[in-house]
Amino acid sequence: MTKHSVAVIGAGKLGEVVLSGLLRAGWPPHQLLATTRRPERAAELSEKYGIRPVLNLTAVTQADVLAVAVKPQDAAKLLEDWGMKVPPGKLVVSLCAGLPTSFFTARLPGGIPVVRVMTNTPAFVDQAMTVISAGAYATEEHLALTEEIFQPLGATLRVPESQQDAVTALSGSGPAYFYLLVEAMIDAGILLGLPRQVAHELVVQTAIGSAQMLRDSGEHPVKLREAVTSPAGTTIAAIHELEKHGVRAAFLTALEAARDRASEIAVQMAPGTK
Ligand SMILES: NC(=O)C1=CN([C@@H]2O[C@H](COP(=O)(O)OP(=O)(O)OC[C@H]3O[C@@H](n4cnc5c(N)ncnc54)[C@H](OP(=O)(O)O)[C@@H]3O)[C@@H](O)[C@H]2O)C=CC1
Ligand SMILES: O=C(O)[C@@H]1CCC=N1
Repeated sequence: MTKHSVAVIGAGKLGEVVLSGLLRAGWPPHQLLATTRRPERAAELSEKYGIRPVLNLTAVTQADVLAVAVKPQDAAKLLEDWGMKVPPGKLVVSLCAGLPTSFFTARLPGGIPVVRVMTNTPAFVDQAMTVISAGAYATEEHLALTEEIFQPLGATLRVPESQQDAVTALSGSGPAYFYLLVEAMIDAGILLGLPRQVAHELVVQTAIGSAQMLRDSGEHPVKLREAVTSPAGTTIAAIHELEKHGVRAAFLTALEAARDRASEIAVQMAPGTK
């Protein structure tokens, strides 16, 4: 087990996902710290996971890895409070969508390494997609340490930081698109007269089975879809409607919008640092 302690600074929805994953991976609770804004949130985390809620400055002093998981809009204020007090030897890991590592570097003492991470909520079931990029001063050692932290939560991948806004649009926000699809298919089941519970079970199991086939078969999705689509059959009748409604194009423009929103966050929060 690693000797490094990790503080999640801003342990909200995503921070909790990370903390719970590290605990499941066998990280000792005494090596995990969490900070929040509201004391009642800190108490909830402490009761649920037995981890130590601390003040931001205590986390910054005591932990080796500072994982920042506040909303991007809260990051500047947060760093104003303790950024320049980060002692040498710490690693700052940003989980914030949109914010470039330069946003952090500009608010930290010189030489503090920053790694940008985009993970996603399936970390709750150890199936996250975590994508890692080095910022200034981050060496192979820092990237490897970040991988060590996120590997138990699912898959990890390294990309250049310039790709992180696209990554955010694809895998960071990605679970929401799948949930929306599941929601819509369940509604369709209701429309077709199935009981809600039956529709729910059918769609969820179909989603799980399809995801597992995609991963385990290694086949291209087109090939898997073709195998379901019989000539003059039911599937092509549905696909015809989806294409008529521009679902494919809608995905392209939707993800472009998500990517653009990530870039916009950077401009709004960190003008001139992109
Ligand atoms: N949710 C997701 O699926 C994903 C989120 N992200 C990124 O993760 C980050 C967090 O998102 P999410 O978890 O959804 O947001 P939440 O609002 O759930 O969590 C943010 C947390 O930050 C805490 N906080 C804010 N200011 C401070 C402060 N000054 N000191 C200590 N704690 C503070 C809040 O505390 P309190 O609760 O007490 O107010 C809250 O718990 C964002 O930057 C987002 O872009 C990235 C990938 C996926
Ligand atoms: O919606 C958001 O901004 C965050 C980032 C990726 C997923 N959720």
